[in-house]
Amino acid sequence: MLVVTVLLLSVTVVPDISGFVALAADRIELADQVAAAKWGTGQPIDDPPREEQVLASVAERSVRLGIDPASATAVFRDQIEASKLVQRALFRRWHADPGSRPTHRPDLLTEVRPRLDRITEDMLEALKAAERARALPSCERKLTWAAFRVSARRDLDRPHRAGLHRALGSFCGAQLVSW
Ligand SMILES: O=C(O)C(=O)C[C@]1(C(=O)O)C=C[C@@H](O)C=C1
Repeated sequence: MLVVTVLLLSVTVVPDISGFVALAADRIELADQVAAAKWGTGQPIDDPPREEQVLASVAERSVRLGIDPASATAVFRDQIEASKLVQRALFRRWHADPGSRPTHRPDLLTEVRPRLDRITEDMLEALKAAERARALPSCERKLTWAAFRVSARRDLDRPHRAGLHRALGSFCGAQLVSW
């Protein structure tokens, strides 16, 4: 019975929703590289001018793609807050446990932000593809299931699961059920 239920649930996961969730998880995992780039440099986790730049570019691209810029901007505010949540958790971990600290410092400007920018482009395409699914009453259930599956498949730890949860907060325009 459980197997049948799981199979049925997996076929009802709209690919557009799971595609977006996979990209949100990619962004969450990339927060490790963002944090490693900043760790030990004195550069703060919060960078308000960069946030404004990301959101302005999202608004502009949304108009070009024909998706609602206000809704897309809200979704990306969530991505940024989620990234900061994970970065703060990692900084706390690295402070407490020197053995867990990163051994390599990637370059934020030339390595990490270009990767974030590529994910942003893909996420906007995924948002467009998911436009209809986002408006359906089934959105939250499918989103929750897709998030649960990606967390399990990638074996995300607590801070990254919390980050993913935060990242999906306004995808359906309502609160996501905890999993
Ligand atoms: O680019 C950075 O410095 C990041 O930390 C990433 C990011 C984002 O998620 O886009 C998150 C927090 C900062 O305030 C700015 C941007």
